This record gives sequence, structure tokens and C-alpha cells, in this order.
Amino acid sequence: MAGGIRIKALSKRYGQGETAVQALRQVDLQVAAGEVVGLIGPSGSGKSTLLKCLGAVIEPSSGRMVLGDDCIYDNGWRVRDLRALRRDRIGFVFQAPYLIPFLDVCDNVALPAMLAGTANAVARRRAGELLEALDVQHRARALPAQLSGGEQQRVAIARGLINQPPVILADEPTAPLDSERALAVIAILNNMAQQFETAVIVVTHDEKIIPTFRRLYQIRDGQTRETAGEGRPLG
Ligand SMILES: Nc1ncnc2c1ncn2[C@@H]1O[C@H](COP(=O)(O)OP(=O)(O)OP(=O)(O)O)[C@@H](O)[C@H]1O
Repeated sequence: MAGGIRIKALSKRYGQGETAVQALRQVDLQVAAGEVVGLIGPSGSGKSTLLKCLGAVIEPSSGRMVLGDDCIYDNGWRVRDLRALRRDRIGFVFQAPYLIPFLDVCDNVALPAMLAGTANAVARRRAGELLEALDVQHRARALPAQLSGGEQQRVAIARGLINQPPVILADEPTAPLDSERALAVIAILNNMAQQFETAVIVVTHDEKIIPTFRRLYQIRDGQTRETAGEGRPLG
């Protein structure tokens, strides 16, 4: 597989001895470039732990993860610079947009590219293109507080895409949005996935968007099960 992400027999245990918690047990998951999958499961089932392992925020206890053609973890071995990996190859979209209040929309989007060493003018031009693709270019000079919730979330998606990461991890990206805006965000993630060949994983409890996924992973007690989704059309 040229792009995308896959994990094999990934396990994560927190702590030691009697108080240890086995949060993930031999999880397998595979998302191709251009694909959007849902990850659902009850509270405490391991969703956040899985997302943090996929995002190289925490290290799994065992198992293998491959991003594109590169092995990231392999049973105790790991790539040296997880920080660079997170910055350059993983896009995060959260429930709250976490925009920087004193930077305008364009600079909020451009910042991760600037931090990765892209010249400011190039980063801002790329930010402008993404804002256009997400239909918020008219708000480029506004401060985040001047935007609606849906606009802020689109800006956060643009920021997640600025370094053209092969993987986007979205944690409850539609929770605060009404039905129409929630479906619009999922439509955008689908378009972006296809346009930029990005693998997108959406953790969600949101009943409004679950029927839109073609493929879902259900997680329970740290184990995943792959199911076919309804794949309901988005527009
Ligand atoms: N840092 C930690 N130390 C110890 N145990 C943890 C830690 N983080 C999570 N856990 C435990 O691991 C299990 C999985 O937690 P996780 O946060 O991944 O679940 P979740 O599905 O994301 O839950 P929610 O939907 O409530 O956020 C739970 O039993 C939780 O108590």
C-alpha cells in the first residue's frame, strides 16, 4: 500500500501489576489513502488510546504500525523522531477547534507549515487555497472569535491539512454542530481525503454522521471489529 495507515496486533497497557489496565488488545486496523472510516465504541472502550497510538502521541506496548511505506512501531522498536512525525505526517482535528485567538484565520491555518519550515509567504498562499476549498476564504483576515462554530471547525480542518499529511485523525469533529453542519464537515473530510489522498479516521458518537461511513471499526473492551457501514450519500 503506497499511502494510508495500518496497524497489526497493536496492544496498549497502562501501568504495571495489579493496577494495570489493558486498554487495547491485539487491534488490527487499516485505512487506505483517500478513505474515511469511522471508529465507534462505548465510553472507556479504548477509542482515545487507539487514536493516541495512531497519532504517535503515546507508544503502544506491542504491535506494529506502518504509515505509507514506513514502519513507525514494531514490537518495541520505534522511529526516533515521533515529534517530527506528528508535525509533518499526521493532521489532528478535535471536537473544539483550538484556534489561536490572536492570530487571524489565515495565520492559524498557515502556522503548522511555518513551524515545519515552509516560508511564510508559501505557507500563507497554501492556507488561502485550503480556505477557498473549504469555503471560508472570505473570513481569512478575521479573528477566530468572529467566526461561527461551523466556520471555526472548517478552519481547524484546513489547519489539519496544511502540511498535506497522509493521515488525519479526527476526534469527535462534529459533536458541537447541528445536523446540516455536521454532515457538511463529513462531506469536506471525504472530499479532502480524495483530493489529497489522505487516510481519515473519525472517532465519533454522533448518530447524525455514523450512517455516512462506508466502513466502520467498532471497539469494545480494547478490541476492534470491522463492519460495513451504510455509506449514506452526503449530498
Ligand atoms: N493514562 C491512563 N492511565 C491509566 N489508564 C488509562 C489511561 N488512559 C485511559 N486509561 C484506561 O484505558 C481504558 C480505555 O480508555 P480510553 O480513554 O481509550 O477510552 P475511550 O473509548 O476513549 O473513552 P471515552 O469515550 O469515555 O473518552 C479505560 O479503562 C481507561 O480508564
